[in-house]
Amino acid sequence: MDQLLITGGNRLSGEIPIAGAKNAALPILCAGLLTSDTVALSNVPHLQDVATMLKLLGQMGLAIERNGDAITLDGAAVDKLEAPYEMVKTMRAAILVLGPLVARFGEARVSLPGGCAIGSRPVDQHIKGLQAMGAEIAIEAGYIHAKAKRLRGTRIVTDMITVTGTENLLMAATLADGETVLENAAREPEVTDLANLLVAMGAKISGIGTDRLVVQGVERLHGASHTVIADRIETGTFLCAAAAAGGDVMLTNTRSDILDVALDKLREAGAIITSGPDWIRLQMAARPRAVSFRTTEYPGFPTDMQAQFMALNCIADGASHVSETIFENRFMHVQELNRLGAAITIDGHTAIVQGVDKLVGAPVMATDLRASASLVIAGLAAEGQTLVDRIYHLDRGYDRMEAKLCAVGADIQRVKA
Ligand SMILES: CC(=O)N[C@H]1[C@@H](OP(=O)(O)OP(=O)(O)OC[C@H]2O[C@@H](n3ccc(=O)[nH]c3=O)[C@H](O)[C@@H]2O)O[C@H](CO)[C@@H](O)[C@@H]1O
Ligand SMILES: C=C(OP(=O)(O)O)C(=O)O
Repeated sequence: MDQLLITGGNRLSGEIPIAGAKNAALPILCAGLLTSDTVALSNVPHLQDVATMLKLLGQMGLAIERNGDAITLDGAAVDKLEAPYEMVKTMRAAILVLGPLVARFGEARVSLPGGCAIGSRPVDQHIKGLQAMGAEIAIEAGYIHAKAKRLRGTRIVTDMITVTGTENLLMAATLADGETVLENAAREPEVTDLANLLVAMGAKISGIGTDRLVVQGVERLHGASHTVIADRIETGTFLCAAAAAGGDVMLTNTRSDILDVALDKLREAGAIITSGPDWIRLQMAARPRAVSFRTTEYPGFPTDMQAQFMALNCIADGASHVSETIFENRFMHVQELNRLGAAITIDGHTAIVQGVDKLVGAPVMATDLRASASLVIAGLAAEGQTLVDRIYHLDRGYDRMEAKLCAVGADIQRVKA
């Protein structure tokens, strides 16, 4: 099993190219199931989750051609309408095949994802929405069986804002009979990116970017070309790394307008941030100041950046309060950060971080994707060596993170356990 051996203390300086967004690429790949034509994608990141999704879609009969960051999908021969447990357990986003399969083929058999390290993460809203559209759904032996001759448009109000729930129902609604209104829809940029591809495929969607999506179902969707949006979480992660380690980095092929709150927090922490249409530069010369925040849905502070900012707060001047409102158990990194000398206590959904003068390297274990990223950031700022175990979590969502960091001066080696 791969591990990362980080020797801390180096400042970061130079350019880091940002990849396409994992959380946009995954639903967008599933949209390939909605048509028998060709969907041509560019800026698709090289991630373990993307490889898992391509394997699953390939098993279903989707023809896939990959050439670097470009992927072409052809849905003419899709005939296996199933996502088995072996796939879904390694990548929850596999649930995103449910909506497209029922909408185009009238049937799907998808394993229930179950819980994961950050929370119980049910998919009841995906099911509730499809049922409201007329699908008959049975849960048997851990699988969701969904059937519908043709989905029909209706008004759906989800109990809470759900990102993949909105994406699943949006994809389903494109081929439904009549009008579907999705109230309380997620406004994440990745939902917007998916919606833009669907429109390019012939879907009729209004309200894109708002919490009320209105879809007029069409008989069929056609092929289209699309470039996946930049990964705002990868962007934010590297900005936190440079803010924690100190330095001057230029992130390219990214956008600042989808990361406003996180950029404001970095400024509050003392970073100088400038940006252009496709780049963000961060300069950090002093010890960071502690910043408090509360995670919320977009455009609020992203839960997927909580752990990385927590790492920054560990070495900051002052104390901070970090409240997690999206997932009930997203503090698994706290005990590991404390192993490096951080002073964090947890009170319910809030972590109280007392900044310390320095962290000292130690062996630590990654528990989920962003927890892994926070341990890398802490390791870069720590004195001595930090060995991060179980980095398969990291590889799910970052494309060669250690290579990108080494290119700007970090000392990180990928080693075998
Ligand atoms: C592949 C992808 O895009 N993953 C992102 C997506 O996950 P994901 O789409 O799984 O997260 P959701 O937005 O659905 O979850 C938000 C909250 O709603 C709850 N919930 C959700 C659906 C449901 O049917 N029932 C229910 O109770 C969840 O348990 C959670 O507490 O959004 C999360 C919140 O921004 C991000 O952290 C993930 O990186
Ligand atoms: C929680 C995340 O992803 P997923 O929903 O795929 O588990 C994430 O990207 O931080």
